[in-house]
Amino acid sequence: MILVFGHSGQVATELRRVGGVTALGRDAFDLRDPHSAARAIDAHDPLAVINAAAWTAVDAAETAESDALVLNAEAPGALGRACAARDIPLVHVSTDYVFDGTGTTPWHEDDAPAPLGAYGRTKLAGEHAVRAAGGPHVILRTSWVFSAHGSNFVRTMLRLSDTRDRVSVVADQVGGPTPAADVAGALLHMAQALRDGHRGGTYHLAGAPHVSWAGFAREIFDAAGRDTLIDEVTTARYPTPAPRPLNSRLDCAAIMRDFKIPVPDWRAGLRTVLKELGH
Ligand SMILES: NC(=O)C1=CN([C@@H]2O[C@H](COP(=O)(O)OP(=O)(O)OC[C@H]3O[C@@H](n4cnc5c(N)ncnc54)[C@H](OP(=O)(O)O)[C@@H]3O)[C@@H](O)[C@H]2O)C=CC1
Ligand SMILES: Cc1cn([C@H]2C[C@H](O)[C@@H](COP(=O)(O)OP(=O)(O)O[C@H]3O[C@@H](C)C(=O)[C@@H](O)[C@H]3O)O2)c(=O)[nH]c1=O
Repeated sequence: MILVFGHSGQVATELRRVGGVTALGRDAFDLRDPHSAARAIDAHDPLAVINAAAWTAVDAAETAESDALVLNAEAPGALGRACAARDIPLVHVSTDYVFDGTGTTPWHEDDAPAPLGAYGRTKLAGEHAVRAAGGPHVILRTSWVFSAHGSNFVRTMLRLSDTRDRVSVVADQVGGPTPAADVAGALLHMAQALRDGHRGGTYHLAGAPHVSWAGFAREIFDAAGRDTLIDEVTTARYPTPAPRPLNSRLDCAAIMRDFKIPVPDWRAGLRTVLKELGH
């Protein structure tokens, strides 16, 4: 059995759908309690652990960085040490927001991270903590995750289009929307590979083709049959508490090479999610 930290989040929900996992919600453990992870692992004696729990509120992290740090860095560190002490493989999820977004070429796993905001800083600290724990692990960086549940851009756009004729969306941030179901599939595959002796490491998985948030919104409205207009704006014209990277493209060659995990086409994933939402 694979033990999942997280239950109702986007990725945790898709992991539960695949099956073969025990997923723990915050009623069963508290990321803020450093002993909670070890207790849960000992209670379940899993073959591998997937950490799908995190602070994901990007703007709110700007004014609560120490709280986000506990969830995104200290907790994964404790989880990593608990797994390492028991020689249990850990698969942990990280983000494109560890990069500063300069340039236009996709980020390689070895490129130097330089987060722009608090969320990215805390997620990068989580990566360091998982590596420092010294156990068998994979860190999977993904981006722009969406699904039929939880908080994500697809659901936000559909909600806005319920009440508005037009929305302003940034057109100069470019990346890869990624269906949570594909993230879940990759996490499970990688957990099994670690069990089978794969040496692990840091990998990227993001949907293709690259698109801007405005382009993504266009596809969402087209696929959902909405005629909501999109005013394309620059990041400078759409101020948010947290700065976001302009270039969120992730190079996904390594995960294909080492795990045979293909890059998902997010447009197919979008159609599946919209169908699930009744569109
Ligand atoms: N969303 C995105 O666009 C992206 C996400 N990621 C990363 O992917 C991973 C999964 O993200 P996603 O599924 O979208 O996240 P969600 O925001 O959908 O879910 C967050 C999860 O964290 C859990 N959680 C939050 N606080 C606590 C706490 N105090 N104690 C225990 N559990 C807690 C929630 O628990 P509960 O189940 O009880 O509600 C929930 O399962 C995260 O590491 C995130 O950083 C990476 C790139 C993009
Ligand atoms: C709602 C909205 C957002 N935007 C912009 C703001 C931002 O630049 C971009 C995305 O906004 P959101 O707040 O929906 O998404 P955001 O929370 O930035 O999404 C991020 O979440 C974390 C967890 C990650 O790890 C990232 O990969 C990424 O998915 O779109 C608009 O231009 N118009 C709008 O109406």
